Amino acid sequence: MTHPFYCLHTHGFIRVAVATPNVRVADPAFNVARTIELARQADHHGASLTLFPELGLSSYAIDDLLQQEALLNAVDAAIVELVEASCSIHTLIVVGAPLRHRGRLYNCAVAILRGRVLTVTPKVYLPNYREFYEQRHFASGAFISGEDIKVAGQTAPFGSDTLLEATDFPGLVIHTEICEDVWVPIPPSSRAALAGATVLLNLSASNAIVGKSDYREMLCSAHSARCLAAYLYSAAGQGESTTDLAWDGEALICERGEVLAKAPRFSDEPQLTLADVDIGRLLAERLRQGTFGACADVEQGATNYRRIAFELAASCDRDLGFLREVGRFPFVPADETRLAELCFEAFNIQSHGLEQRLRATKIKKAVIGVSGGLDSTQALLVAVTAMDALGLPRENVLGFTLPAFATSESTKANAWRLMRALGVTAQEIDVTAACKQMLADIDHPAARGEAVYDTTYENVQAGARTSLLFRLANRHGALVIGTGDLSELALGWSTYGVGDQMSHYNVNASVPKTLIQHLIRWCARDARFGAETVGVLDDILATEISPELVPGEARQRTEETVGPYALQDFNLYYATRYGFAPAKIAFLAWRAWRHEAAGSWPVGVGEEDKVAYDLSTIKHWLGVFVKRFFEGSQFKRSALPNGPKVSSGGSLSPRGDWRAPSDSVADAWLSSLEDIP
Ligand SMILES: Nc1ncnc2c1ncn2[C@@H]1O[C@H](COP(=O)(O)OP(=O)(O)OC[C@H]2O[C@@H]([n+]3cccc(C(=O)O)c3)[C@H](O)[C@@H]2O)[C@@H](O)[C@H]1O
Ligand SMILES: Nc1ncnc2c1ncn2[C@@H]1O[C@H](COP(=O)(O)OP(=O)(O)OP(=O)(O)O)[C@@H](O)[C@H]1O
Ligand SMILES: NC(=O)CC[C@H](N)C(=O)O
Repeated sequence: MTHPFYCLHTHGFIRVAVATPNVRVADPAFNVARTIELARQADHHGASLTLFPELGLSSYAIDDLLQQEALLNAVDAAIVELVEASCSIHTLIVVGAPLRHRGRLYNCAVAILRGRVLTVTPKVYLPNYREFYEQRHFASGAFISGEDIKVAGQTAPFGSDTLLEATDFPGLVIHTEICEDVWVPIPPSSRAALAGATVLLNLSASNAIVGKSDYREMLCSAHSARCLAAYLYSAAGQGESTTDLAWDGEALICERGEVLAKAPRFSDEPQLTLADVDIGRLLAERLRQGTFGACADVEQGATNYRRIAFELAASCDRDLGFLREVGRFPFVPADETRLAELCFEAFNIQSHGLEQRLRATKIKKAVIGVSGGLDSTQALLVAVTAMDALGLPRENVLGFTLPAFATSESTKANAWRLMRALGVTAQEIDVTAACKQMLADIDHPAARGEAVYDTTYENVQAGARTSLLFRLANRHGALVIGTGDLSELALGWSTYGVGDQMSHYNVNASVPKTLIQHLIRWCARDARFGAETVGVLDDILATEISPELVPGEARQRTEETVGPYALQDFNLYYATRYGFAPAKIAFLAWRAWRHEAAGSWPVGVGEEDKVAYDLSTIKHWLGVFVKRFFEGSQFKRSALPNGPKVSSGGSLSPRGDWRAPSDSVADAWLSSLEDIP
């Protein structure tokens, strides 16, 4: 028995399977044997539920054979066999079968769990166009509710009004529909989702024609997005009748607009497609997106569902692993093309935000403190772009390098090179004397030469710079462009008020540190900044992140204090975007970060940065994050300057995404950390 922390179920995930067996036409005995084989395999892989295709027991394309008594009796016998076999299988099995009821034939989904038939769901929308003739054989389940059906010697709820609800897994509510049901404007699963279904199943028999697979994928994934649900789709494959059609065995597992897994199409082998669905994330989304509930209110009463309870009994007595890719950088896609698209969008959002602010204020100049570090570099690139777009000279960007006690020659040199290469107005004002004066005025020991490099000492420098930048802005009729990034805002890593927390407009406020370096790299490839800029941008990217506030031999390393930005951005994303508890965030971080060689890294991440983090390191820095974010720094965010929202995971504006009290305590989050071994 492993520690519950390592088990996917602990964190609200369930494993699901979509099976695509090889069938034989009109041969229920053969088909049920293949179904049982695949259900056992799914069970072996720890799947809690396994979905099979439409009419899988009889096979789909059998036309008038559906009216043959021998065939229908053989289907009934196959279900008896399946129910018996299910007694030694854990997974919930959902299979397709033609079933007789009150003298009519229905195209059904039969849900079977450990010897019990839980529900039988009839198909609602029977296609009767082009290659489909279902109305010739089947009655629609549209108006069937509240009924029971006899199957395999049991009486089971029958109708399009049932939901399966797990008693022992919060939020796991399952709805079933059949193929064409999802092709109509209002699929039955839409209302089921509004009634609480989080896992929507579709048993399908969808013949292959060119281009159809893309359409199916779009349908299933968009439906899962709109319903804030998981959508599982299993289409008939190998062995179906090819009288006039061909079959590709498409299998899809989608979750909230993403395809988590899909089977190879046109396979000769039976396929089992597995994925771990995040029920917790779906619940979190529904909680957040109030319009989902509002839509449920509007549609209420449309269907009065019978909720059939079942016990999932999902156990973790063996290590099930985790079948879900978790990216290391939630703000930075590993895929090169997507990353380039994201950089294009993010950079344009930043520069258009500033452009509009300059246009609206009729202010034509911008003031920036240029340190030679990442954030001010990015802000400078954005400012130059905004000036270009407004048709104003780049000289209207007033860059100031403001050295003090610990400014290194190399960063200062980079600041100068950058400003020159970009053609902005560059100046240097040494703030050492002003800082010394203030330290003396406030009777700080450092003024007497003592090596006391405390927060006051640091903030005196940040304050001197900010004070100067604001007065320069007054003098030149300019806006002070803020540089502080999203990660710093989350960690409270800035000097409040008279410090780098304040500006007139902050272009970086919604850009996390892990993204800024990619944005700079992306800009380095853009010809508009000139060839000379490329070299200096490369040097800036290679410089270790430091506030350069404390003098001495050893360079101050920001990440030694606040933690690796890679981990803190990970924590920030899952804490704010989904509101996950620290234990779940740590589980995901551990899955993402524990092996440096596993998974893919975004292009541009240096070899020396391709590191792994073990669980105790992850837990330690998550503790730092929780303390800093939930307890120590909201007052800084509550007084944030304006700045454009950039990504879905990221704005901490008190007027937008993140409204929080400045007086909160972090104990609830800290106690969740205790669930981490
Ligand atoms: N809830 C609350 N509501 C209102 N005010 C509150 C407060 N909690 C503390 N305060 C006040 O705020 C003060 C603390 O805030 P603050 O003055 O900002 O100071 P503080 O957060 O203590 O220090 C700023 C830190 O950020 C680092 N920094 C500064 C600048 C740039 C960078 C960088 O690398 O980019 C890093 C710097 O090295 C230092 O460690 C407290 O002393 C207290 O007076
Ligand atoms: N030597 C400097 N000259 C000019 N401006 C500076 C200097 N040092 C800091 N600043 C200004 O203060 C901001 C905060 O600087 P700091 O070096 O503390 O950390 P940072 O947030 O990592 O920023 P950066 O990556 O731009 O250095 C900078 O973005 C810059 O605008
Ligand atoms: N079995 C079905 O309901 C098939 C109909 C569906 N529109 C398809 O083309 O795949």
